[in-house]
Amino acid sequence: MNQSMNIRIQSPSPSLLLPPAKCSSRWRCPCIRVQLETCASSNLSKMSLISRGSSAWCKIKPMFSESLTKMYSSQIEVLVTSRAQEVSDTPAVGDDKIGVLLLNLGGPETLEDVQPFLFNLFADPDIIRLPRLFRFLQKPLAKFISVARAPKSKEGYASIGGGSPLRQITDAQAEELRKALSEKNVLAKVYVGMRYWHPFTEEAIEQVSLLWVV
Ligand SMILES: C=CC1=C(C)c2cc3[nH]c(cc4nc(cc5[nH]c(cc1n2)c(C)c5CCC(=O)O)C(CCC(=O)O)=C4C)c(C)c3C=C
Ligand SMILES: [Fe+2]
Repeated sequence: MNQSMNIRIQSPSPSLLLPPAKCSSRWRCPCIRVQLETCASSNLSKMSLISRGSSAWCKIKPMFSESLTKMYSSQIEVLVTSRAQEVSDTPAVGDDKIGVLLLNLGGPETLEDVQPFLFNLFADPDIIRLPRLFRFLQKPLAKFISVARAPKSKEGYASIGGGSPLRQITDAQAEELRKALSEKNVLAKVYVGMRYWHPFTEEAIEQVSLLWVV
């Protein structure tokens, strides 16, 4: 079932936070069903959550496509490194709602997560690319490798405390970013989305979209 929802991300000073948009551009992520639009006229960035319920996780290249990376990194960079500019006492964003999404890959949090995590990893054609003719083998192969490798991987994770530290580290980064923004009078909510394990990018996008639900 398709769900359609429009989220408008508006920067406090659009010319500051968004890259100069020479012409309207549109970028669509095939996996998380997100569409980002920049409009030259209004300098607004629009993000649309086009549908939900996808089980196939996205290709890393489109996920970090040049346009998206530029769009997000320039927003974050300018906010965090705006030392050269005068920092005003008044909230920089007024009533606007700002959501920042940090993307990472994810890792198994418990030993039970190891095999399904490995399945997600190897089911991604950006990790194991089969010739087109053999694409139908992607999931069976992922299942086979993940089951075969899981015992050895579990030993490794057991030796570092029973799971990957990636989520904790990324959550800590998110909190530090939120604080850094808040010190600059930018009240933003910072979310974390992972490609291969919880919280999946799609879940995070749904969380971000709740910011706009009144
Ligand atoms: C042939 C095996 C593997 C290939 C190829 C591979 C490529 C690859 N992996 C990542 C990202 C991650 N891998 C992680 C864990 C992990 N990866 C493999 C194997 C291959 N990865 C295994 C067996 C494991 C489990 C741990 C282990 O047993 O060593 C993780 C999780 C890290 C964590 O913090 O837990 C990530 C992330 C990429 C991006 C990639 C190719 C581009
Ligand atoms: Fe790996």
